[in-house]
Amino acid sequence: MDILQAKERIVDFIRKKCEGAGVTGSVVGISGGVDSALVAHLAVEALGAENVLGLHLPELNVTPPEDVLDATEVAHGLGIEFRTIDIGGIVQTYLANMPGSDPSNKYVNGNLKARIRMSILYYYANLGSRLVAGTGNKTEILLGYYTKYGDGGVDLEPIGDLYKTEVFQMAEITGVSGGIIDKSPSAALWEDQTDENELGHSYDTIDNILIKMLAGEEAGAVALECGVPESELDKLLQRVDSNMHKRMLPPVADLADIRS
Ligand SMILES: Nc1ncnc2c1ncn2[C@@H]1O[C@H](COP(=O)(O)OP(=O)(O)OC[C@H]2O[C@@H]([n+]3cccc(C(=O)O)c3)[C@H](O)[C@@H]2O)[C@@H](O)[C@H]1O
Ligand SMILES: Nc1ncnc2c1ncn2[C@@H]1O[C@H](COP(=O)(O)OP(=O)(O)OP(=O)(O)O)[C@@H](O)[C@H]1O
Ligand SMILES: [Mg+2]
Repeated sequence: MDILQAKERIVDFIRKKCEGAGVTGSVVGISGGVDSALVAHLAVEALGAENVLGLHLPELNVTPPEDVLDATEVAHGLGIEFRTIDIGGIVQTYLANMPGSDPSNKYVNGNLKARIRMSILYYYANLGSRLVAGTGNKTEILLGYYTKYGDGGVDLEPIGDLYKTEVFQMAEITGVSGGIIDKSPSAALWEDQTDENELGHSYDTIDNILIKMLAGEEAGAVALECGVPESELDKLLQRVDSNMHKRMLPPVADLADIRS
């Protein structure tokens, strides 16, 4: 992959999608991680700093303090309009008003937080006639490693065809700070969560596996080449399969044959 050429293609994509939708602006959730930092940079190149709104949506006591600093630095470095909104009170209000909710279930509450963030991004998209720029990369999209209608609920996915390892490469040539590039990728939905712990492998290994499998290589050979047991490779492929529903529109019950 020629990363420079890919970058030009993505910048052009963002500009054209906004033009096509008749809007000048975009809103990006800036977490302090590398995916959103890269998308914010690319959106500024495409639309101009004055047309990008960055929202940092931390949850007090869960979001690492360095993420708040990093997100703020991204926005200030780019000179974009920026707001920080603590979602802690909103999460608590949801839990307090949902009978049977379980404040100790980090998985369910993590997905709720991702969907709260999505609804805030859309609030500001509606308010200012902007598109919500997603930050999903090809690795996450293939694995379904995102919350359906949470961080997956967006208007466009500029870096959706870049593997995570390519995201790092593009971030380096785009001016994303080294501190952000060097951090362990994390959804930060609960304390000490990291992507690589949850997925069970490094992104280097995962991308290597996905690239070889998509190229049609045989599973046994891929497992050997990537140094993982075949059972682990099966688990990753199982993720790809079982999350297929996230990559499609909801199925519609077909009534065509009974309509007169
Ligand atoms: N076959 C099927 N057809 C249609 N819909 C189906 C379905 N199977 C499940 N579903 C629906 O999907 C739901 C499960 O999907 P979902 O709610 O997304 O939840 P799920 O995929 O179980 O969890 C999200 C995963 O993404 C990770 N994540 C989330 C957010 C951000 C990041 C990050 O990297 O920043 C990572 C998170 O840590 C967790 O591992 C089910 O409750 C059900 O409603
Ligand atoms: N605290 C937050 N404030 C604003 N947006 C957030 C926050 N947490 C998550 N998001 C949104 O959800 C997206 C998905 O998170 P994800 O962790 O995959 O990406 P990232 O944080 O940008 O990069 P990394 O994978 O390196 O942590 C983010 O890119 C961002 O758009
Ligand atoms: Mg993150």
